[in-house]
Amino acid sequence: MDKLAIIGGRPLYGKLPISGAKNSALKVMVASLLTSQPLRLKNVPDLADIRQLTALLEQHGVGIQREGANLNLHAGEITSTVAPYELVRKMRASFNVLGPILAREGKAKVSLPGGCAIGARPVDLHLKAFEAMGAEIELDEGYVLARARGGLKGAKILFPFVSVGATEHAMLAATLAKGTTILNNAAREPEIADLANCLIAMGAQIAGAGTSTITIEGVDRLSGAEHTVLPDRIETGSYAMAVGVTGGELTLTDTNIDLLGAAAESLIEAGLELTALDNGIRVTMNRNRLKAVDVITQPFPGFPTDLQAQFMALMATAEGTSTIKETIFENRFMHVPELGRMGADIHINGQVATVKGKAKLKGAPVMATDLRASMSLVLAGLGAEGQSMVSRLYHLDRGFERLEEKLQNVGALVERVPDND
Ligand SMILES: CC(=O)N[C@H]1[C@@H](OP(=O)(O)OP(=O)(O)OC[C@H]2O[C@@H](n3ccc(=O)[nH]c3=O)[C@H](O)[C@@H]2O)O[C@H](CO)[C@@H](O)[C@@H]1O
Ligand SMILES: C=C(OP(=O)(O)O)C(=O)O
Repeated sequence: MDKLAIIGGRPLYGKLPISGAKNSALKVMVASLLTSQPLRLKNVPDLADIRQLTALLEQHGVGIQREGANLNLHAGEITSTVAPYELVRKMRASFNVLGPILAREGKAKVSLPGGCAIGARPVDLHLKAFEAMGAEIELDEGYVLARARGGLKGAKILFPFVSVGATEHAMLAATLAKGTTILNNAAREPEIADLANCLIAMGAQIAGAGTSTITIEGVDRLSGAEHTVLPDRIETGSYAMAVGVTGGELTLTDTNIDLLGAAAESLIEAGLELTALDNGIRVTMNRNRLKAVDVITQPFPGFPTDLQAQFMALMATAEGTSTIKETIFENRFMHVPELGRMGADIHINGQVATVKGKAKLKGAPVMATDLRASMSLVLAGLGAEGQSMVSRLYHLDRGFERLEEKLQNVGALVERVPDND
């Protein structure tokens, strides 16, 4: 297991390219299961999660070739309707093979998923949506067994609260159901519209993706298509925050400020300058000290939970006291004790973390606990005095493509070192 050595205190300057969104790429890859024709995806990041899903899809019979940032997927035939525990346990999005396989083959057996240990993360909303569409669902020995003898049928589904995964999953399955499906209280994250655009290019009939009501008119079959994955808004926000902790100026290319939603406003309030460019964002930090800003995580367009840990690292050196409320996941403050090792003054009370900003953090050995928490430690290390050593980098490698190369190119002192412990 590698570690990341970081020597903090260097301002960042230059151009930093943003990769395609992991959380969209994973779902559009799954869409390949819905058609016997080839699907060509562009701007797919090369990440551990993408490789993990590739292995799972190959196991279902999908032929997959990578050409640079493009991925060609071809599910001529589904050779297995079973998604085994070993391939599903590490990553949440792998559970989303259930809907497409069920829609195409009338049955599927999929292990309950894993993913970041940031909460209980049940899949009841996914399963209720399939039941509403006429599927019989059983749970047995850690697996979901789903069957839809006469095929799935369109249904009216009202999600009791917003779920990104359940919205995407129901939308995927509904494309091949008989009749009309209406998803109410649907998630509005940009990745939902991206998935819908890919499905529409494949011949699906979907209206309203990106709003809270999505209507899907089922079709008999879908065809192949070409689709470009949208930029990663979490990577975008994370590197914008890197400028906040180090100072300097970065031009984030191949991305778009609108993807940041409320996070853009919070960053500007904290003292960062964000300028929308044709194909990116210029991020500048000229003030001496960041300002404390309170945030509450919310579904899009609210402040994203996937940027909460990184924002906390930023607030740890801001002037004043901020509160950060996590409303999406019940266990997403695991970075707090690790930031504490670097001198951050943070207290948790239920869903709320109170962060008393300090002038400087001090480098320390720290351990990544989940994907976005890893990035918060990297950010804290970039701003801290002296050396930090971040261990358990496999969390980071799930979701940040070529992190050390991207940071080195803009002047950061970061290096991956083998861990011999
Ligand atoms: C691979 C991927 O895209 N992951 C993202 C996705 O996760 P994911 O799709 O798992 O997140 P959801 O939006 O579904 O989860 C929101 C909340 O709903 C709960 N819930 C969800 C489904 C369900 O059937 N029952 C239930 O109770 C979850 O435990 C959580 O508390 O959206 C999250 C919220 O933006 C992000 O943090 C994750 O990075
Ligand atoms: C939580 C995340 O991933 P997953 O849903 O796969 O755990 C994430 O991308 O931040």
